[in-house]
Amino acid sequence: MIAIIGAGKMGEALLAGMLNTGHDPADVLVTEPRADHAAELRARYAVRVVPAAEAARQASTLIIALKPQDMVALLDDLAPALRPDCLVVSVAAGITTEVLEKHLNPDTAVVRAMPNTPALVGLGMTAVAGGRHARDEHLERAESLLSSVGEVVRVPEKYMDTVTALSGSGPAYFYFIAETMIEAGVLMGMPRATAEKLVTQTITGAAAMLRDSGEHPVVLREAVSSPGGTTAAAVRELERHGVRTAFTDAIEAARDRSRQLSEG
Ligand SMILES: NC(=O)C1=CN([C@@H]2O[C@H](COP(=O)(O)OP(=O)(O)OC[C@H]3O[C@@H](n4cnc5c(N)ncnc54)[C@H](OP(=O)(O)O)[C@@H]3O)[C@@H](O)[C@H]2O)C=CC1
Ligand SMILES: O=C(O)[C@@H]1CCC=N1
Repeated sequence: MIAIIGAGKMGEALLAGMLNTGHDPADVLVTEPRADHAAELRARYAVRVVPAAEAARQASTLIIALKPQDMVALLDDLAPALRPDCLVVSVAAGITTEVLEKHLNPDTAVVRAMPNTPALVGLGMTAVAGGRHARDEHLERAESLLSSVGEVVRVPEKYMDTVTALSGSGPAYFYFIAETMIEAGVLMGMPRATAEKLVTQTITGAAAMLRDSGEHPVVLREAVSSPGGTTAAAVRELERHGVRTAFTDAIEAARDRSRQLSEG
């Protein structure tokens, strides 16, 4: 039995992605304290919504998707009810396996995972790192579960804050670019629906080429930049405004915020 505690944006994306890719709703328990959202989850996914202690008693794999700030209180509550063989998978940004282990029973196998919301459409990217008691079989169980909603990589835990900054928060950066490009089209007088269509398909096509061509992004960008043309003029403006530095600083800020979250 798999249980998901916290069906907010990320927990629900994982739930929906897992069910879309063939998990049986009868094998999934969800914990959601808000009655209206619990009713929505039952209606939308045909899953059982149960209290956290009940989920802990039944689950062999427990996925926790609460805000980092709420994690410690929940772990303290859950620990007495957990099955001894339960694997705990936390997707909370910044919360280290050391903190997870400290608030669970001695010897509990924990895996720290950082997924992203494209899990909802089966195109997620998740990195996982095991705690002190996570054996290969535990990491494989977590990887197998999360690979149902996209790609999974195993990384040393020291990279998890950078993972969070790159792929965890990453979808938001692309939505930010999309939003900015759409507004630019509207500013220039284009109907909003046309601008949305052009930008959405361009991002989708560019992403597919980056994934499928095996080429470095610089090579792909050079192929778009005709000599003396429009793209070179645009990229010069991006460089003049320090967009590269802004992105690097933004990603560093996300990494640093992830580190801070483990400090409570
Ligand atoms: N959003 C993202 O793209 C990603 C998020 N994450 C991580 O996922 C976690 C959740 O983030 P996100 O989904 O964005 O946040 P949300 O606020 O959308 O989700 C948190 C959920 O937890 C529920 N909750 C709070 N307390 C309890 C409890 N005691 N028992 C059960 N459920 C509870 C909340 O319910 P209610 O609303 O009723 O309070 C809410 O549905 C965070 O730790 C974040 O770092 C990781 C990767 C990507
Ligand atoms: O913004 C956040 O803190 C979470 C973690 C990664 C994506 N969303």
